[in-house]
Amino acid sequence: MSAVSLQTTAIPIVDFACFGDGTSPEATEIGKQLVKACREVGFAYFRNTGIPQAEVDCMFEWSRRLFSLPIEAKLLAPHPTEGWKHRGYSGVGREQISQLVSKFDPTQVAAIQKQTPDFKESFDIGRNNCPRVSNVWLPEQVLPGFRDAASTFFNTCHRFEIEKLLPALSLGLELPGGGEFLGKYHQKAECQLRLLHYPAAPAEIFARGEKGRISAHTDFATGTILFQDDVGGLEVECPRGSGNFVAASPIPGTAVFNIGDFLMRWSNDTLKSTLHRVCAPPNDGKLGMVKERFSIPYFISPDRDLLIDCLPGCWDEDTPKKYEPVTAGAYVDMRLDATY
Ligand SMILES: O=C(O)CCC(=O)C(=O)O
Ligand SMILES: [Fe+2]
Repeated sequence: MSAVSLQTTAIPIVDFACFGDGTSPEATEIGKQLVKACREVGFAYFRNTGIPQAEVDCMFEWSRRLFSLPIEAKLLAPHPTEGWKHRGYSGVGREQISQLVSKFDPTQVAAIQKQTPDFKESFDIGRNNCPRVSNVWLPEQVLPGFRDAASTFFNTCHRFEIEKLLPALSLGLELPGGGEFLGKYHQKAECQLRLLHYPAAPAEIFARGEKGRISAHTDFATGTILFQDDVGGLEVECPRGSGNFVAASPIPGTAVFNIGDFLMRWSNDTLKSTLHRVCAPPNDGKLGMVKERFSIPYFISPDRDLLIDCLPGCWDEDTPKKYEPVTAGAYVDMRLDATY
């Protein structure tokens, strides 16, 4: 494992303050900055998204309350056994995200899942009234108000995705239709909001490699917006392919964004899906215990049934299409089944 540099400057900051309704030259400029970050690093910090900080803080507070419940209460909303139905509560060690080198074949997945378990618990939420997969909620009296708060936060993230993020990416990539191109493929909010809790633990079990927080992986779909608390531990491979990881340290008032494998494929590998991992935060070892950490990723997925071919402008005679068209559903299911 290479040394981790503490610099955060390798990950650019994109400021959405002047994005407005996406029609101004400033909005196009923001899109260009975003696409540059996604081509070069695959990660960016976002500032001034318009997502109220109070709403983010409130969601962290709900997360804290949820994970403090006794395990019997949390298990009243169990994650279904099917790997692709990402809803409800998963206990420590249940999921193992792995970066699989070649194909997603079951033998390889099983072998990797036997390795160091990810030391975390999670609660997954999707849009309400989804005909394909329903939310798995706790009985309302166990944590009154949680459903409403989580559903509202899901909708807030989706609004930012549709009104700013996807228009900015579309503008930056100069896709046909101005800022509207990518949004048309994300109308159904097939996304996933995940509350994550990494419990406190003795530093030595991390040092001995018995446990990890999240091992190095890439995300599957279009991209991820991640809210993190102030503990730290998220690291991003930079430069890509170097094996060197830099800390994506918490910057107050920002969210971290990264491109997923599906958008990398869709863009003919123009935008980069970059390895990242969560380690024990720096400096904590001295105290004997690694602090608990909370984070909230919002995973953006395209509408499942649309056939997706290489994005316009990402291929030509000199740079042919590398991949066959595929539906987002088929691609994402294959990846989700491999992690659970
Ligand atoms: O908790 C974090 O900071 C990162 C989580 C992550 O990478 C994931 O859930 O895919
Ligand atoms: Fe991730």
